[in-house]
Amino acid sequence: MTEGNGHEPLLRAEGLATHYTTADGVLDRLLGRGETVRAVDGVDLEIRAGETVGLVGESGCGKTTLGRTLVGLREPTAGSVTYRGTELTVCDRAELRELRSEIQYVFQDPLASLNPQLTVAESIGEALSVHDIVPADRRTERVRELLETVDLHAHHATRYPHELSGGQRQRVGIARALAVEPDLIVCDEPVSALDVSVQAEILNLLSDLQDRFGLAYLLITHDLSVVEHLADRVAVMYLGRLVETGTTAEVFAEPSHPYTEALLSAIPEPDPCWDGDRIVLEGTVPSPIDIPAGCRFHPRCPNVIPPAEYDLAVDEFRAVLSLRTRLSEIDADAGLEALLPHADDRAVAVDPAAIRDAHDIPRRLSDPDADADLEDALETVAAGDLSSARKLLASAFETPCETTEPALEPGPATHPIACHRFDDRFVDDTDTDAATESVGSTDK
Ligand SMILES: Nc1ncnc2c1ncn2[C@@H]1O[C@H](COP(=O)(O)OP(=O)(O)OP(=O)(O)O)[C@@H](O)[C@H]1O
Repeated sequence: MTEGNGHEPLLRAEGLATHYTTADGVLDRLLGRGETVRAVDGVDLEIRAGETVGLVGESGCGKTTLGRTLVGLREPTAGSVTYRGTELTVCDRAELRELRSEIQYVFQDPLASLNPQLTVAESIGEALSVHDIVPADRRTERVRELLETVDLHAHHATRYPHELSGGQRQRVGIARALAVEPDLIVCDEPVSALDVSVQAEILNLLSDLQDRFGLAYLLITHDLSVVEHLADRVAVMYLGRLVETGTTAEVFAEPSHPYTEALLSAIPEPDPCWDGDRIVLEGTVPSPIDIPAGCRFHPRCPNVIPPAEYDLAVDEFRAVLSLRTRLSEIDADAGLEALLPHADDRAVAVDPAAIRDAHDIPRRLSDPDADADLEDALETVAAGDLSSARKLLASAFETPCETTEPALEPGPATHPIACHRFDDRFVDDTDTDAATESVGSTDK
């Protein structure tokens, strides 16, 4: 995310990757057992002083892992994090401790993040003493000031977390973060565990604190409407990578990546001016253990690019690709009925027509050559030879989106996106115009 006003960023991540292993214990790890979970898988991101960057994406896209890696709570597998010009990944412990006080983390669930054995004053006081922020004899006074700063009263100082409401606990979490006078706070779903009635209060508090102390925020959320109101810039994350970045105004006015478009279309109370349809994505985010080749989003993308050799509408190709995905998922022993998702369909024979109907594939594709290739594959399926059918479909219906991974580059609306639809190596000019029109049609 390097667009903007040219100031040196407060924090910069380059090529950042954080992988987990599913190996259970040291022995498994030594023996190389277990699989690699590529939760964050090559992220470039900048956060400047005093700004709010909204990090959005569905559950499981890697937002929390990225946030925790940026503040040093997790060690990156690759890449670097630079804070005010100092690379955190090569700092020694003492330097890290110092720098960490400048970057704080506010957790989603304040009850889980506060020590239940400590009173509010002890929790905040602990943060003050760990980083030696104020002399011991001034701590009580400083705790009281911090409580006032987050709109709590002095009498809250003696309470334990379980004696507070969710909103009050989150205020304590914020006071703890503020105690060390940070420049940047990573707020990880700061209001999603709270009642709707208190969400706005906490968001307003965050906004006031930013004005007062010049704080920068990385605001992690799955809620686009929060980002629309609070963020200066947005980074959209999908399966470990950023797929679109830009100012909030740019991204909301001209979402260019089909994933962003789908997320924006799902905002519960869209702007009255919104004239786009709701885009419902198929399935959920795939496992970061088995990341799809090429564009990671292609198995769910409503605008996936059809093979150049056919003249297919995107909806037709989308349906064929979904059948391909379904075929690759079903177990050979599951029986062909597994291809017919609705129980009602299962009364009929599993023939090519029934498979087409069950997957919303037209009885005849608009391109006769494509239709003949599909029919061959469907007859092979109906004959029970799933392995050959998979191969036939994979070779006849390969999309450029599965062969090459798109880079995050300026798109049609000039802010960066990672999508082949605007790359003339993958689509001809007429397709690009059509793609741009289709994106523009959901603009607000
Ligand atoms: N400690 C861990 N070990 C193995 N896998 C993990 C671990 N923590 C997270 N993951 C996996 O990494 C991926 C990214 O998780 P992460 O929590 O960063 O995503 P997220 O976008 O923040 O999702 P959510 O909003 O649900 O928290 C997920 O598939 C998750 O299951």
